[in-house]
Amino acid sequence: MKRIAESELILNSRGAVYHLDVRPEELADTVITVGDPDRVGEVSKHFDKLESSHQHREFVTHTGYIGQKRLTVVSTGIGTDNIDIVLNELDALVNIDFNTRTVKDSLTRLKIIRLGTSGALQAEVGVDSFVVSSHGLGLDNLLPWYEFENTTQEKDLLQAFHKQVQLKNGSASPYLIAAGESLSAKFTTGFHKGITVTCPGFYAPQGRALRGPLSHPALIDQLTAFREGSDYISNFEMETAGIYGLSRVLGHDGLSISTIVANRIRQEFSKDSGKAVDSMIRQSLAIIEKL
Ligand SMILES: O=P(O)(O)O[C@H]1O[C@H](CO)[C@@H](O)[C@H]1O
Ligand SMILES: O=c1cc[nH]c(=O)[nH]1
Repeated sequence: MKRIAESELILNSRGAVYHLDVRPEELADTVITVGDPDRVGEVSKHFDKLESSHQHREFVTHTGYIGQKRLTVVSTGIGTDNIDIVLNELDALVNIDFNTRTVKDSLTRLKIIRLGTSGALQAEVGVDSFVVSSHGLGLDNLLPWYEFENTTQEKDLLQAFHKQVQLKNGSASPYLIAAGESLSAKFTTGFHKGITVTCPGFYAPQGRALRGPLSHPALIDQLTAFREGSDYISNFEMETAGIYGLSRVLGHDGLSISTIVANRIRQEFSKDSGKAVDSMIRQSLAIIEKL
């Protein structure tokens, strides 16, 4: 079995993985990811018992229990460049033996569930509502750096996207990955379900013009109008497609749930996003603790 060198899998002085500063025994098999480091405590305050707590840079990790269910919650910060770091390090924690630096014979399939915030692209997906992402559609550039397989359904949906949404050459190489079906089936009542577009920025890549002129002024209209059978684009944010993509590459089950804080069609922003996010956390934890 090939030994992974010190420069490739970097461990710190306490034997913890480089960016997360977490050791294998400090991670649960069910992992909740959030963007905002302050949201980690907002999730773990619902734990019955907190077992460990670590922070390095923007990566805060709490592991504990709700009843018998062991859970980890980790912050990713903003963007899919951070998702590359977090997903690879979570995977290394369960699937690489840190003593021998070799891939384990028996691999662990993590459940990775994002609890994020997002902007809606449909008038009827209102602020303070929740969206479960049926697919992550990446306009960022992470997944093309990995080898991955698409299903026929994913290929057809991506082809429809290319036909309906005109992106200028060189701006993006869109990719599309479906949610883990077994996880997504548990989140139905009280959740919209639609395609989530993951963008490489918050302003121009999400059609926001403050002072910088937009190279794609029709982006929001085209994303909102997209239809392929019953599939439509409900929202956009900055992490989901990376999580779905790397979960596919590494053999984990990924799911992304978002609280809608902005509705870009109605041009509205939540009046109390903290309360709405807390409600998403409570509703989601009630399901996650039974997984
Ligand atoms: O609230 P989080 O989980 O960070 O998610 C959203 O908020 C950030 C932008 O404000 C991006 O990370 C976006 O994906
Ligand atoms: O509009 C929004 C709101 C939250 N997060 C985003 O990425 N975009």
